[in-house]
Amino acid sequence: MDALQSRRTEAISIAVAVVAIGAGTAYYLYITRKPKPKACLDPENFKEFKLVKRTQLSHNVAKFRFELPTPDSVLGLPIGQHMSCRGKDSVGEDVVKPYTPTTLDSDVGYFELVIKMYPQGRMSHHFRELQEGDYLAVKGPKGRFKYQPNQVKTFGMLAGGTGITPMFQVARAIMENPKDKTNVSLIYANVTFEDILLKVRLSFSLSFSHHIMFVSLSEGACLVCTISGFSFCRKS
Ligand SMILES: Cc1cc2nc3c(=O)[nH]c(=O)nc-3n(C[C@H](O)[C@H](O)[C@H](O)COP(=O)(O)OP(=O)(O)OC[C@H]3O[C@@H](n4cnc5c(N)ncnc54)[C@H](O)[C@@H]3O)c2cc1C
Repeated sequence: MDALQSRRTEAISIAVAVVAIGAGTAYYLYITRKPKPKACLDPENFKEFKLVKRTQLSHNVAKFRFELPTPDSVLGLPIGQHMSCRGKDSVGEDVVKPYTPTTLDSDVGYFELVIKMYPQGRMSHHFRELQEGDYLAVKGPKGRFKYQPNQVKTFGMLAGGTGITPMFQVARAIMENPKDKTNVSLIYANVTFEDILLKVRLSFSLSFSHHIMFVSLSEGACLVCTISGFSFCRKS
């Protein structure tokens, strides 16, 4: 009788322990599992984002920071893709142009565009007029290419002027992912040294890792930037 009682007690103890461990595990998973932030972009419809900061980087280049709907929202733009921005030109007509943010989905609550404004440019006019507190209409993602980590061994990138922003987006994603072993080699052409967009961020992220950057200047010189530092050479 005692043996039967003791076996029953043992069985109940085991059942209680199993239930406790199961409940504990479920609770742990519940509190540690972060819900995936919702992407803000809509590929079918333009959505409005508020400009919260405008920083002039040179006489014709500015950085625009736009707020996302909540502080923990992400834009939801796959690496390698871009988006369409809509604005008004100098005669009030709608204009839509593609742009690539310099931020990634690791930048939560906002996204940034670095824009070069051309004197006669239609969308340039819109960005020139855009003030903090104004809204920009954006639609996306757009584009066929989607970057996957370790997709290739080495990326050979060739860019000129504002064409740097799609390269910067991919290069930044590679640098920020320790599991991504892709090498990056960038040749970036500009009219003058001052025209080089994102030069500080590019040189820091590319030169202090195993990646190499070459900046060529059409003024007759080029800047070669490697892990061992910078050096100038003559254009040949
Ligand atoms: C995938 C993609 C991503 C892009 N990302 C960015 C970005 O992040 N930042 C950015 O500033 N731009 C970017 N651009 C370029 C952008 O889409 C526009 O072409 C640019 O802003 C000029 O548009 P606009 O309407 O002001 O000029 P437009 O009205 O089209 O052009 C007016 C005149 O300005 C001059 N011009 C226009 N564009 C250029 C140019 N690129 N180089 C030299 N002269 C030019 C030409 O003389 C032209 O006749 C990107 C383009 C693509 C395809």
